[in-house]
Amino acid sequence: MGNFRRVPVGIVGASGYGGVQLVRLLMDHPEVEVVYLGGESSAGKPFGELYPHLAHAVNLPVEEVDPEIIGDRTEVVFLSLPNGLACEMAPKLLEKGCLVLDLSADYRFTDLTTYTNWYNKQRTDSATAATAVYGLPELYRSRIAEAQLIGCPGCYPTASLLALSPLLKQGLIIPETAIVDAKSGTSGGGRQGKINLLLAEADNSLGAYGVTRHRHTPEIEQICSDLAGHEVMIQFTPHLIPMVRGILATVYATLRDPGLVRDDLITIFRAFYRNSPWVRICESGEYPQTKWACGSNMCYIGLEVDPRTGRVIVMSAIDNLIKGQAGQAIQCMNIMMGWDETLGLPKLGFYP
Ligand SMILES: NC(=O)C1=CN([C@@H]2O[C@H](COP(=O)(O)OP(=O)(O)OC[C@H]3O[C@@H](n4cnc5c(N)ncnc54)[C@H](OP(=O)(O)O)[C@@H]3O)[C@@H](O)[C@H]2O)C=CC1
Ligand SMILES: CC(=O)N[C@@H](CCC(=O)OP(=O)(O)O)C(=O)O
Repeated sequence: MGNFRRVPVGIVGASGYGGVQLVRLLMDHPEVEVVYLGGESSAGKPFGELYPHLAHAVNLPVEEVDPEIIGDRTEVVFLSLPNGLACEMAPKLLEKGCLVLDLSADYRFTDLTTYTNWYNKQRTDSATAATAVYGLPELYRSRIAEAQLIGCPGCYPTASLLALSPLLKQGLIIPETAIVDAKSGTSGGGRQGKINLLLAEADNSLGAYGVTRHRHTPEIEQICSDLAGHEVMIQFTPHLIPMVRGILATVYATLRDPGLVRDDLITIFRAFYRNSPWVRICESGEYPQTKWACGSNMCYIGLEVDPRTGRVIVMSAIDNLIKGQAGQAIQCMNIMMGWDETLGLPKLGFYP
């Protein structure tokens, strides 16, 4: 007793959806102390004014963002900002010795030309970007443990890749036949108002968007190519669904061996994720629902084989704001710090 010291952490973009999840979860994390919250339009306000239900637990102001000051006060920094801002701040924070977890797309790509083509931003930090590790612990746990900079995955890629990885890694499917059909709640679009996310627009409606050109396509393809050992193209179609939280990704692909049955694949998926506490494989024929995952860091996976078409169908459900964003970043921090991967993360969803 007496020597225990909590690690000082900062959250930049604390007023946004990802930021408030980080605040909520990190306030209860046994090893860290939240010492800095940053924002832009909210700077200067007490955090409890933005989120009154948290005022009794969070007695911090939102401050202006100055990497020099953040670097002096913290050891771990979460950047939960719109795309294109983290790459301006991370090099300075890393220089100051911080561990940096970026929730945007800035450090997800090994090839910055791909980033520039899809995100329309030129980069001057290629040396820094080359040190970043893709923060999907179920695939890159040992590399995350050694990293100083993490590019946390997007929400759709998290759900999609957890469904596809065992199939690609074991060579069970013809990669080019893979189709990802995914649905997201409106919180996936963030808190900074967009007309299509208003209740009056999104309610009673279900539609696809970004068909053939959503920016998560190259991210999913990058990791699929890594797993398959060659360049892979994936068909990805996202949909906006009238609910607030959650993503369901349904993946279809042709099996190389049409003799495989569902139980074979369940055994393979269970073995693949045997050391992954945040993935649960449904065993007795249930198909996962987003409400099972909402509020937790869990990804639920169910699967089926269609003997008529020779296709496997994998369903993957997550909470986009937790396993798809803030929870995954905390899971990565736990690994980087050598702590138990489950520390401070919710195992059980809100519902019912
Ligand atoms: N929502 C989701 O499901 C997921 C989102 N992501 C990614 O995570 C990141 C954050 O997303 P999300 O939480 O939804 O976003 P929000 O729109 O909800 O929040 C954005 C935050 O960024 C802050 N901000 C914006 N511009 C600046 C600036 N120039 N300087 C400092 N702070 C700034 C805002 O501060 P203020 O309010 O003070 O202006 C706000 O706190 C994004 O890159 C997103 O793509 C990743 C996975 C899932
Ligand atoms: C419903 C909705 O709008 N979803 C967002 C998901 C974006 C996201 O969170 O991903 P990044 O981290 O890569 O920005 C979208 O499709 O753009």
